[in-house]
Amino acid sequence: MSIEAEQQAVVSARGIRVEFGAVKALDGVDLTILPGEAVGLVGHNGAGKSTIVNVINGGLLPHQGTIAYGGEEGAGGVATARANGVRCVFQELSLCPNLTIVENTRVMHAGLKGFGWRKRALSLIRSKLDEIFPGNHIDCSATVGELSIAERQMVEIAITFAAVTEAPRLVILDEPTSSLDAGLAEQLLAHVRRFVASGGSVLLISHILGEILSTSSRIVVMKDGRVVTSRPAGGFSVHSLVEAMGSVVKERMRGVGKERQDAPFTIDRPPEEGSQIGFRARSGEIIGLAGLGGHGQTDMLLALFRDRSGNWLPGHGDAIAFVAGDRALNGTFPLWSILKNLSIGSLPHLSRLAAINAPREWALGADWKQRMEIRTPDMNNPILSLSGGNQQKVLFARALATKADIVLMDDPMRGVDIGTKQEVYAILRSEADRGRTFIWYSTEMDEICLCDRVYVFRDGAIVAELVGDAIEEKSVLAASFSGDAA
Ligand SMILES: Nc1ncnc2c1ncn2[C@@H]1O[C@H](COP(=O)(O)OP(=O)(O)OP(=O)(O)O)[C@@H](O)[C@H]1O
Repeated sequence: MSIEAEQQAVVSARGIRVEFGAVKALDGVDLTILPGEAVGLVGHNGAGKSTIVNVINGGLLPHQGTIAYGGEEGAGGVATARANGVRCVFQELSLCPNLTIVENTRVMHAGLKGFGWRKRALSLIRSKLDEIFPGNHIDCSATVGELSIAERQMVEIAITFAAVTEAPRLVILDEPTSSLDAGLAEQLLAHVRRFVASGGSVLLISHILGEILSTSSRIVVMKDGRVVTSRPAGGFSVHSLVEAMGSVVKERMRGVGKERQDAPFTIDRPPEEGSQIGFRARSGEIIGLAGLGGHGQTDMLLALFRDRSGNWLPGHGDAIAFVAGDRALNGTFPLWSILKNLSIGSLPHLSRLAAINAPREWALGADWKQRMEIRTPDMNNPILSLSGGNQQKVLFARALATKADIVLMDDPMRGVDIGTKQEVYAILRSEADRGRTFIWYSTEMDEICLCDRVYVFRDGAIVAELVGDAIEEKSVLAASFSGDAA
């Protein structure tokens, strides 16, 4: 890159090295972002994406290397980055749960002060939410803790794009659509394109390669703490991107879904009020819960999980595992090791006379570390030392390692890289073939299309049941919006 371009750059990171103990999280990374660029950043779980974001954002000082904003190397740190217009939407959302949306807006925008700040903060956040997500019904006087994970993500995005004193110049979005359904994700990406067209810059991190390809002008691929490729987005396809990330491109598993008519229904839940369709599942089936986000899918999973009296799940009261989607809220035990987070679901099978058999626990951890490719030098490390996607793999392993014959999954693939996802899909199918039933809420259409039976939700009720070959994107979308399967 020429010296003039470097001087114009919103940010330019050179030779960045960051180590966490024995782990080289960044091993000499160069990354420059120019005004009006939408840079897509992809890589496997643990490749170093969030770490380079933290360096650019000023939250982490590198052990080696330099960082310049607008061509000038400064002292670094969060204040310098912010003064240079760098803003970040974090993968682990960072709003204060006990404050209202308006108060959170004030926390992030120090310029909202003095008499009447609440009114100004309300008008700022209301108009930004409506600009980015037209038609949303978020109540800005609500406490953040009351919001769904999708609403929290929307609020954090709106706060980040809002301008009080100085406008953002570079917005970093670390997996911003991971909790948004397809409609909300498209609204956000359309906003990103408008922001970039008006001269702003965006660094977009996502494991959904379609949105990287449709939104980025340039794509940077990271692998094992290094940048391995940086090229204009037009030169990539999904296939070549996956290869650049070092994953094997697999055939899509579509087409394996079919009704297991040989097996009886093991779950049979009558229709809810306002719906004609009940919920049924045969043993060995993968059941998809589809529809726009927040339309009752998670409530259904929780109702099944709490059905300890066995009304709908006769004989399964104690044999249900749950994979949380909101890992920080109800998934990980943040003070525990990776191994303890994994083995907690299997303790009855690992212990005798109330003592845990340590070698068996260790073997369980080693097995799932290898099967899920959990990237860590030591399973005794704290769970929070793992990258976000690797934490999610541990939650998956926790459920699959149990003997539960029904596994409930609440959009659990958020943040998992494409190579691992393919491995997990194959594990799900082989476990289903051995008789396990999976009930899987997913916001990704590709995943819904892997299922054997799909229930589409709208306004809290099931509005369509699709089986086998009838499971197609257009039918799911038609039912999500109008209640009819096309
Ligand atoms: N606080 C920490 N302590 C120890 N190791 C860490 C810490 N933060 C990150 N790491 C390690 O640094 C490496 C890079 O992690 P990073 O979070 O940057 O990956 P990522 O590419 O963002 O992954 P993902 O797609 O899963 O979010 C990983 O091996 C991770 O385990």
